[in-house]
Amino acid sequence: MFWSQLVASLKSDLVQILAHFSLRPSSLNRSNVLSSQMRQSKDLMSHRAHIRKRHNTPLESATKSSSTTITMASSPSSTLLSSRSPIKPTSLSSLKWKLPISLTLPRHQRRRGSPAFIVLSMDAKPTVLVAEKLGQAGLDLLKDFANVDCSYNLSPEELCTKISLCDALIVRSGTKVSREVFESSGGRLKVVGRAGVGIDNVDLGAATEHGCLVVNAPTANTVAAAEHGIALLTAMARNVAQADASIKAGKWLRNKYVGVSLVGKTLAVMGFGKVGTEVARRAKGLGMHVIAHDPYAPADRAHAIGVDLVSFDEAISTADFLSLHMPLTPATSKILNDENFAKMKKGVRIVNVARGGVIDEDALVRALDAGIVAQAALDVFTVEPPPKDSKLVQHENVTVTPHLGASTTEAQEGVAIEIAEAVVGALKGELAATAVNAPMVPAEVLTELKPYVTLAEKLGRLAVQLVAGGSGVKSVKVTYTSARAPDDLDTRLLRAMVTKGLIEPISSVFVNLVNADFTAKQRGVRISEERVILDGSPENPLESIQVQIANVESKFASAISESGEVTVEGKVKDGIPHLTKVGAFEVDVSLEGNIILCRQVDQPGMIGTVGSILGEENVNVSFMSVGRIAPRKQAVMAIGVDEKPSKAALKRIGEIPAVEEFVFLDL
Ligand SMILES: NC(=O)C1=CN([C@@H]2O[C@H](COP(=O)(O)OP(=O)(O)OC[C@H]3O[C@@H](n4cnc5c(N)ncnc54)[C@H](O)[C@@H]3O)[C@@H](O)[C@H]2O)C=CC1
Ligand SMILES: O=C(O)C(=O)COP(=O)(O)O
Repeated sequence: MFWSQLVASLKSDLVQILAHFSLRPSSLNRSNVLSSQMRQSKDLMSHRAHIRKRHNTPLESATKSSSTTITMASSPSSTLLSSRSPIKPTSLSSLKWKLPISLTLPRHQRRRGSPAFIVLSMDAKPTVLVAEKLGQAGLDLLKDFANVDCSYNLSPEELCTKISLCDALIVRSGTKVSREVFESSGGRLKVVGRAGVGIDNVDLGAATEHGCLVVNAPTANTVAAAEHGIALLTAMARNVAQADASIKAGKWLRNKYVGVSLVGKTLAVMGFGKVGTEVARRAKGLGMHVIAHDPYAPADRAHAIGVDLVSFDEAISTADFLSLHMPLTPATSKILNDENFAKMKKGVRIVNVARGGVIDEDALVRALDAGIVAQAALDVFTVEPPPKDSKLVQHENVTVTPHLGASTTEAQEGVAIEIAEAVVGALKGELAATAVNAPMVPAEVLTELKPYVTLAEKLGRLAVQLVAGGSGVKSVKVTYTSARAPDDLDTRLLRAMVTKGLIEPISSVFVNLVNADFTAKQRGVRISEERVILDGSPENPLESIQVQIANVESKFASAISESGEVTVEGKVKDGIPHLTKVGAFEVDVSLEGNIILCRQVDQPGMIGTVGSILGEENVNVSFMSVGRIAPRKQAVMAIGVDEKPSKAALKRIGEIPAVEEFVFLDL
């Protein structure tokens, strides 16, 4: 669609663009489709590699002139235009497009003679499928950025059909986002937003395997859920629902509906997280004695509001009231079962605004019939909606609401905004603060780590390219040298990027922060991490990153360190990642463009000899650095080149008598 629009409607714009950059096309062809992930990547060299890898089709040259080869690849919302000869970085603001096109020149193109790429992005928005009702404020936010398709009550089959046309999906608790959904998306689905807390309806394993980020809205409905818990607690204790129904049925049963008091009773809050804490606070206000059970909650947080954290058995055996606020996980599934009901005080009352699945519902019916449980008030059920003839729902001592915990006007507006912001951010490629299946990296940490993230990926790419074919990468060690305390340095993002660098050049998998660990594990690559703590100022997060691949042969023997691993090390200097060590050799070359590593006998004239071969081939050298063991002994020369030298040029370098080995590395 974009392609035909571009070529048909935008010919004059395109001509303007090309003329602006001194490119002279005669015709243009569609060459391939970019995925939206690729669109987000700034590294257009890897864009091209991805197109080739993922679609298994070489990019076609659209047109050739004596000086220029222009290639185009398009996606629904962007087109990549590349040229083998330099594009002059002139002011783009002077150009006026007829259609809403934005144009980006990658940063590295500002350097003289870089390979030329332009990304044309048309105002084609990503598509967000909103599968359950979402507050208007959230929809408005989404519409500013994306095409929003609100389709409620889709069957699983309809969802699977629609999903292949969507970049993001937003659900509440009523939609199962199963493995089939991810499989049906054909790789297009990048984000699932859960407009609420519980993510038990999303197959997180499948999301991770498909590199799809899952975000939730963890804070906006906390108070609503807590208030609903308290509403159920008080309504249950005073038989409000039953009494209401009886009056409406024409009865006046003042003796039947005598309730119980809350003041002075013990309430056990099971799950002392956000909702549990708010319930505890409110219950204290009602004069209840509140205890809590939560294996992961800090005792001081509980003490601060006058709550004692106790064991599971103590909680269930001493409570007059139990209020459930833990997530549904394999560990909490049916945690209230026959065995545990038997440990409870006779006449206990239970509130559940967590998830139906944390209670064995058949066991609860038995406990109600036996009088162990006097009453239950339930907002959530194992199957929602529960069957009409459910014994539990129909039980006269049970009060029910149809999963209303988060359903206040205020909470729904808040949740809608929270999830819309998270989804838009994720679609823009920002790291999400509420990611459920990827490391959460706060924005300020991310800004600080940015150049190290690039360094980590490039070191991974370099290291794997130094491995001789057939060696099989299985064991990788990443060493971070830093003056920061380990708690101050979150390396998950860096590890993910090393993994990306290691795996992408040798596979067709697209690796991102979400699926990096999974992908490494699946491919049998063990990545271990080590910290070396330096004395000194922790102003910079890291001094250096080293990547070592063990038990492999190298195609560049000098890359093997004394301890036998392929080793590369790098630093960030003035915000730019540098390669600083290869094997035992110190070098210093900025990690941009490509690198030739050359081992030679240290002697005068080497730099000039190699430099002139590259010059004759019109290959621009960006950086050169020589690391040597001792004068006139072996040395490793690292040469940064903007273009890939031809085979003939590389052969000529190899034939220089003093050169013992060399390798070309694509960054
Ligand atoms: N009915 C409704 O509409 C709503 C229901 N919820 C449910 O409430 C749950 C809690 O929500 P939040 O408090 O916001 O989540 P949260 O993550 O802040 O709190 C959950 C707490 O449960 C604890 N926990 C985990 N395993 C446990 C176990 N085995 N035993 C006891 N505690 C355990 C965790 O340590 C955590 O402190 C959600 O997972 C969701 O399922 C949340 C909002 C609305
Ligand atoms: O946030 C939660 O976990 C909830 O259970 C609320 O679910 P809902 O968004 O109302 O379907």
